[in-house]
Amino acid sequence: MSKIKVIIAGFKGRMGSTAVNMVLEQADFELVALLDPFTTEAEAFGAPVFNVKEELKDLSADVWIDFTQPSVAFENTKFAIEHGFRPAIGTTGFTEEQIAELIEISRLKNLGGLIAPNFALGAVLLMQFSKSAAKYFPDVEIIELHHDKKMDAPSGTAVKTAELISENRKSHKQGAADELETLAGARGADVDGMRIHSVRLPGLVAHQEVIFGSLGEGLTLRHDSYDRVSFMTGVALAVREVMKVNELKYGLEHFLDL
Ligand SMILES: NC(=O)C1=CN([C@@H]2O[C@H](COP(=O)(O)OP(=O)(O)OC[C@H]3O[C@@H](n4cnc5c(N)ncnc54)[C@H](OP(=O)(O)O)[C@@H]3O)[C@@H](O)[C@H]2O)C=CC1
Ligand SMILES: O=C(O)C1=N[C@H](C(=O)O)C[C@H](O)C1
Repeated sequence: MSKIKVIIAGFKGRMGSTAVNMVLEQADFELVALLDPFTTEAEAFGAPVFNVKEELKDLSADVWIDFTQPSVAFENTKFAIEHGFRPAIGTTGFTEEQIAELIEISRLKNLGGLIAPNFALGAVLLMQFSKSAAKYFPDVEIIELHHDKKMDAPSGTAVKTAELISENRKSHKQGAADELETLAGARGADVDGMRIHSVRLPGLVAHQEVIFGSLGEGLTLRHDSYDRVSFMTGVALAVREVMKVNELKYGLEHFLDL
């Protein structure tokens, strides 16, 4: 059986470097190219290094893993699809409109792919459990906690969690009707009346609590990524699964039996 040929964009970053190790460990994957804007080496980990995505256009490869930054992820994903590389995108910060546009392009190209705001299986379960709980606990706040180098807020996971909760929760204002915020931002971001709070501190990796409150009871769901290897089971699964579908999916749950 031929190996799945993988490109990694952002290979020098915290996630990209962890993904390089994961790809090298899989017997059925082959690392065929690496992308980083400032690297001067021609080769790393046995694969050629490129500085701009356009240099990859004629490469023979199957999957484009992307852990770069929000400002470039949309153009990278579009480029990957247009050149026949199935995207497995971990980079966050996409707007709803961008995701819809990318799905449309993937359908036109008949090419599978995935944008997953979180590849940790526990985080995907947390999101699904939160969606279920919202049927009975419509008052909810999300607290996401990350390392202090994170560029986007709220996290992609918190946005996706809110989207899934919204499927089972009617939009409504939470808290006192005459609530007064005496310090701007104290109540966090407002998504259909539910609140998202973003914590950034050194020492953290990636964590999220979803807190539900009801009459005389509360329910707290929490997931912790203590190490970036926590995301790699999901990335490996995604690389294999994007080979079997014909359009871009949003969320790793599409490839799990939940
Ligand atoms: N889906 C998931 O499960 C997870 C997603 N993430 C997301 O992944 C992304 C990356 O996170 P993290 O690894 O911590 O960030 P880092 O800043 O550590 O890594 C990003 C890397 O991308 C490089 N880069 C920037 N622009 C380009 C470009 N145009 N082409 C190729 N490489 C580029 C950066 O280079 P330089 O520093 O030189 O600019 C840097 O090395 C974030 O959006 C984060 O939210 C993170 C963890 C899990
Ligand atoms: O930047 C990170 O670190 C992470 N980003 C993703 C997000 O924005 O949700 C996934 C995970 O939370 C780690």
